[in-house]
Parts: sequence; structure tokens; C-alpha cells
Amino acid sequence: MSDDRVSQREKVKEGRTISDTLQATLSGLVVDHIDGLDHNLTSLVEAVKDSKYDDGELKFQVSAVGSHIEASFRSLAQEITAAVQNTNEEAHDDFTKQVEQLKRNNGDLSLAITRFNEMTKENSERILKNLAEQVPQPIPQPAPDTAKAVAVAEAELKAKNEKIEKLQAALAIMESQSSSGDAEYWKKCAQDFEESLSLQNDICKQQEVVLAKNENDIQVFAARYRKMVEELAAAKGNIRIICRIKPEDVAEDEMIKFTNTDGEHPFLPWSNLRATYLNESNRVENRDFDFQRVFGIGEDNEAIFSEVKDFARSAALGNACTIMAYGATGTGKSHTFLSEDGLVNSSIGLLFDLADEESDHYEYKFYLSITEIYLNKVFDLLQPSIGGRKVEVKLGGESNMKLGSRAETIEFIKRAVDSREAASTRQNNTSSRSHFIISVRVERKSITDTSETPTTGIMALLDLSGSESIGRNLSSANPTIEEALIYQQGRDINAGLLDLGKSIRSVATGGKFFPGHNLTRYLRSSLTQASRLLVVATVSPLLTNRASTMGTLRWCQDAVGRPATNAASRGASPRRGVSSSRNAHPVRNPVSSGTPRTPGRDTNNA
Ligand SMILES: Nc1ncnc2c1ncn2[C@@H]1O[C@H](COP(=O)(O)OP(=O)(O)OP(=O)(O)O)[C@@H](O)[C@H]1O
Repeated sequence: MSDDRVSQREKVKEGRTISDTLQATLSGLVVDHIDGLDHNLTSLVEAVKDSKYDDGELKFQVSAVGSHIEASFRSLAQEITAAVQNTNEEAHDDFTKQVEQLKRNNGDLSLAITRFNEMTKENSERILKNLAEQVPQPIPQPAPDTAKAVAVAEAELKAKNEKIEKLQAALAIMESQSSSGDAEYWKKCAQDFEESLSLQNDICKQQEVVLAKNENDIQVFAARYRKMVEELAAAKGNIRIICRIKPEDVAEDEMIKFTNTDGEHPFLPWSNLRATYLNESNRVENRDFDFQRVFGIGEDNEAIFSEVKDFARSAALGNACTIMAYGATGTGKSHTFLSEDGLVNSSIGLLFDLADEESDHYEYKFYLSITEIYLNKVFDLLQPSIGGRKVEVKLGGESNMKLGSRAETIEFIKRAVDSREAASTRQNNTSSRSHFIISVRVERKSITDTSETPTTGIMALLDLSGSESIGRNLSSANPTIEEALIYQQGRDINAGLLDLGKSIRSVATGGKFFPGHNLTRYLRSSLTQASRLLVVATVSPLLTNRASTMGTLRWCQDAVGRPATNAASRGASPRRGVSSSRNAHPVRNPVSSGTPRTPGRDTNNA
């Protein structure tokens, strides 16, 4: 092969190599170039978006950039084409120079675009500034509501003016009237009004005088009332005795017949009492008694309390008052005294009522003591029992409990009664054999008139035990312990009651007291000639109880110095259940609650 051919081949070979290298270089250049252009374009578009250019100027700038890019591409394409066609070294060098030039152009383009961006930014700021300078300053405008407000104010002013005008017109009318008859009329009205005012003032003053007088009258009436209570009590006597006959539902011939002393059916209220009965020898006996009042069937505790009321009042006014129930076991002492509506509750209620009624003028204080006298020993029932045993005290050593209310007082009494009953059970029914005493001390002080002397009254309520036949209790020479106890109790009771009966009778006539037994010693201070005593004799109409009934009635009559009289001679005994032709006035027994018997079955009152 010739040298030319070899060099030719070498050149072709080299040309190929150059071509390959060039191609790779070119494609890299193109890609870079395009990327750079693309980037520049994007920046341009962003800059345009944000700019505040005038449309025309913007279009011009964009199209300049676009033209530049287009030209750049075009020249690139030409150079590439030439580079590809030219395989020799010179071409290659030339091409490389072209590429280098292209790179510089590209750099220039970037600079141009950057500069463009800066320029556009500056422009936009400048334009904005110019614009801002050109914007005219706002001219102060009146507030939109001002006109309206002015209109409203004007309307109000107008209305006020109109009102003033009307008032002025009215004033003018009034002024014109004041000189006419109307003014006289109004003047008269004012005078009338003043007159009626002064009249009313006068009336008020008069009423004040009347009121003061009424208050004075009230005081006078209260004093008079107290005096009347005293007089009533005095009229009835300081010592009074009433009798309560227990209703029994048995045949009349099994009963003592109670009538008035004429032997007639008594009309309520009745006082003279005739007891007609068959004695143990089966003979008719009549006994006449003189009571203040006799209570038979149909007469309840309330009726009895009506007889006792003035005692409680009298105690509230500073007197010593004693109310005692005397009677055999089962005749109704507890029923009369300690029932819900009994004398104790009612009397205490009356005291508290009085304190309430007089609370504007008086201060009341109440003190309670509850005592039991059994076998001449004194027990304080307000003290709780110790070891099941009631507390024994010396006479005068009993508790004196200040009372707060009626309910509290009644509760204390209930507890004391229960303790009494408990002892009765243990001691073989000794309840009717002990004396049970409830005593209320009443202190009364005026809170309106300090010159009035305070008073202290006592209201003592006694449930006495009934006397028993001692001989009947002790049946043999060798009595059992129980019999001996009953005997001892009987003796003690009789001794106490004997002293008490004698003391009452003696004191009533100004005589001495018989303070042998604790019962009478206890009562010594409250049983004076000036003090009040009411004895309630409770009796059973059962014929089988005639001994105790007659004993009770006799004791009561003796105590007040009016012994029972044998009203009629003892007559022949009619056979029980057999009618008597001598039965002149057949009467029904007033204390029997049973069916009326035939006249012929009535006991003959000989
Ligand atoms: N006037 C009366 N009306 C209705 N029932 C009565 C009357 N009197 C007593 N009683 C009744 O007779 C019974 C015995 O009466 P009460 O307990 O009051 O007698 P007492 O005299 O207190 O007896 P003791 O001395 O044993 O305590 C009771 O059931 C009571 O309710």
C-alpha cells in the first residue's frame, strides 16, 4: 500500500475518531446549552409573572430574549452541521473555537437575563413608587351618618320646641284660669284636704288616748280578773271537796244506789249525795254526804277540770293550791289525774297557756318536783333510779327541775309515773298504797311594772292511796311476809291519812297541823289557812266495795268537818231481786251505765 494511501487511511481513521469525539462533545454541548436556555427561559417567565411592567414593554423584552435564543439555536445548529461535515483537524479546531464561542454566548445570555431580571425589578419598584407618588391624598369626607344624625337632632329639636310651645300654651291657659273660678275651686280642694288631714290627725290623737286608756283598762281588768278569781275561790271556799263516782256496768242490785239527798234522780249538776245500800246484815242503809259537786256517768275529765281550773289560775297568781285524789284501788284516781285529758295535763297546760297569754306583761318560771311517799319514806322520782331502786331523799331534798315547755313537763311526769308502776309490780301492787305527788312551783314577775311584787305559787297534785282495813289484811297470827308487808302498809297509810284528815280539818278552822307523817310534813307549807285545797273523792258504786267506798266518803267529809249523816233509819231489807210494794219512787241508779231495770227491782229506800 502506498504512503499516500496509508496516510489517507490514517486520516480517515483519525477523521472517524474526531467525528466520534466531536459528536459526543456536541451532544453534551447541546444538552448543556438547552438546559441553560431552558433555565433562563423559566427565570424569564417567572420574572415576567411578578413584574408590574407595562404590557407593551414586557412583550418587547420577552420577544428580544426569544429572538436571541432562537438565533443562538440557529447558529448552534449550523455549527454542528459544519462540525459534523468537517472531519479534518482544522475543522475540529475551528469547531472547538465555535463551541467555545457558543459557551461564551450562552454565558452572555445568562448575564443578560440576570441583568434583565434586575432591571425589571428596579423598573417595577420605580413604577410603583411613581404610581404611589401620583396617587392623590384622600380628601376628608363627612361621616356617612352625620347627615342623618343632624336630621334626627333637628327633628328632636323641633319636637321639643313644639312641646315647649304646648306647655307654654297650657301655662297660659292655667294662668288665665287662675284668675277665674277654677282657681277658687282648686284652692278650696287644697283647704278641704288640709282640713281632713288635720281632722284625721285629731282622730289619731284621740285614738292614741283611747288606746292608752284601753291598755290601762286591760291592766285594770286583769287586776279585777285576778281579784274575781280570788273571790270565786273564796266563795267556793278554800277547802273544797268533790266526788266522782266510777261508772260500772253491773246489775243495779249489785250496786250502791247514789241519788241526791231527796232520794230523787239527780239532775246535773248535783252536790248532795245519798248512798243507799244493803249492809252486811242485808239491811238497807242510807248515808248522806255534802259535797261541792258530785260527778256521775256522762261526766268526763273535762267536766272535772272545769271545777279545778280556778285552782291552777290561783297558783299562777301566787297562791298555794293542792288538789288531791283520794279513793280505793281501781276507783279512777289515775284515770282522773293522769289520763291524757286528766287534771295533771290540763292544769299544766293551763299554766303554760297563761304564761303565753301574759307574755307581754309577765315573765313566768315553772319548777317541777315529783315525789312518792311510801312507808313514810320520801323518794325523788325525777332522779333516775340507782340499781333499780328509786332515790330516797330527805323531806325538802327533792329535785326542783326548771321547766321549758308543756311537752317536756308532760314527758317528765310520764317517766315518773312509769317508774312508780315498775316499783308497784315488784312490790306486789303497792301503787295505790303509795302517795304520788306532782308539785309545780310558779314564779311570776311583771316585766312592764317594776313596782309590782313578784309572786310564787305552788300547784301540788296528789294521788293519795286509799285507806284499807288493817284487820282484814292480817288474817292470821302467823302472817306471811307479804301479809305482814300489806299490814305494815295499811298501818302506814292509815296513819298518814289520819294525820292528813285531822290536819286539814284543824287548819281550816285556824288550828294546828299534825306533822307526824311525812305526807303531812310534806304538805305543811302548802296547806295553810290561806291556801286552797281540793279533794277529789273517787268511789266505786259496786256493792262489794261498799266498805272502802263509805270509808272514802267518810274520810273526805270528816276532813272538811262535815261528817256524814245517817239520813234515814235502817229499814227492813228487801230480798234481792224482789220488788217491794213500798217502793214509792222507783229510780234508776244515776251511776249505772247498764240497762234501766224494772221499777220493782230498785232498792227500797225505807
Ligand atoms: N270515770 C271513769 N270512766 C271510765 N273509766 C274509768 C273511770 N274511772 C276509772 N276508770 C277505769 O277503771 C280502771 C281503774 O282506774 P284507775 O287505774 O284510774 O284507778 P286507780 O284508783 O288509779 O287505781 P290504783 O290506785 O290501783 O292505781 C281503769 O281502766 C280506768 O280506765
